[in-house]
Amino acid sequence: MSGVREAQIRVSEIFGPTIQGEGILIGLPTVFVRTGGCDYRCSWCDTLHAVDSAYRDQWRPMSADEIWQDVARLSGNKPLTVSLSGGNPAIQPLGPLIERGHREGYRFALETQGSVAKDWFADLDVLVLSPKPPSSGMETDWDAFDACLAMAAERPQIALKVVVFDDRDYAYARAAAAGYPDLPVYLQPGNHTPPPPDDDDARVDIDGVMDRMLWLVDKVTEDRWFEARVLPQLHVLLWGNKRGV
Ligand SMILES: C[S@@+](CC[C@H](N)C(=O)[O-])C[C@H]1O[C@@H](n2cnc3c(N)ncnc32)[C@H](O)[C@@H]1O
Ligand SMILES: Nc1nc2[nH]cc(C(=O)O)c2c(=O)[nH]1
Ligand code: SF4
Ligand SMILES: [Mg+2]
Repeated sequence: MSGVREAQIRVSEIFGPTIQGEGILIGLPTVFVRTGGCDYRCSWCDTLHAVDSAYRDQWRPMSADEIWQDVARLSGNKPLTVSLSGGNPAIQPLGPLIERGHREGYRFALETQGSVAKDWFADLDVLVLSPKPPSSGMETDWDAFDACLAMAAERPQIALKVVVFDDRDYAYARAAAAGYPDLPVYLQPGNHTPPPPDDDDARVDIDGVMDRMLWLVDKVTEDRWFEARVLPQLHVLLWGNKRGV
């Protein structure tokens, strides 16, 4: 290492191995690195403990090297896919961590809403872009989203994942998918019972989420939207709103 101090990364939690519960990598064993802080504040965010600055005393500034030690220990030094999530991990300096892990044979997948583009997106193995539908209360900046795609260039595998709560969200997902016909699209039924940030054991209305999942399946089949993949949050089915799984 040179004497230059590496930029610190704000970390909310590091956990695993568990399985990736969502989208294109569903079912794949993974270690999560969840960063703290987000430029959005979705009405139904299920990870407010990594978003709300009231919880920033639980976030720890760590160097890429310190994070790497945790990932290596949790994975028993056996290479796997590391999932970078948050908060918005795109607002953190994650390039050196990705570089370090790649040297050891690990892969990296990033989940972001597509509001902030970074040049290190091109170093990822998988980029999951999850633009936020109307029910979130957020407005999508499609120029910023396009900048994320441009940064990723041809390198990582890219997927679109849209959370759907209602008909307006579904229409948004259809329009987003139509705008990016080359991206595989994943639809995820919204969890209307996300945990309050200090109660990660709060009950989930699984029946309600499953009803929304069935409604979504009906929508895509009735519309003959045969490119869409409809998937639940598998970790929520297995462990409810529990944190660190
Ligand atoms: C917590 S976010 C963190 C990464 C990034 N900020 C983002 O939103 O993509 C990870 C994923 O969880 C999804 N998500 C958050 N709250 C949810 C909820 N209540 N129901 C279903 N999915 C949710 C987000 O849309 C995103 O796809
Ligand atoms: N198992 C598991 N899968 C996930 N997929 C996305 C998650 C997230 O919170 O970003 C998540 C999570 O927290 N746990
Ligand atoms: S963008 Fe992601 S982390 Fe940020 S508030 Fe929305 S769902 Fe939560
Ligand atoms: Mg989550």
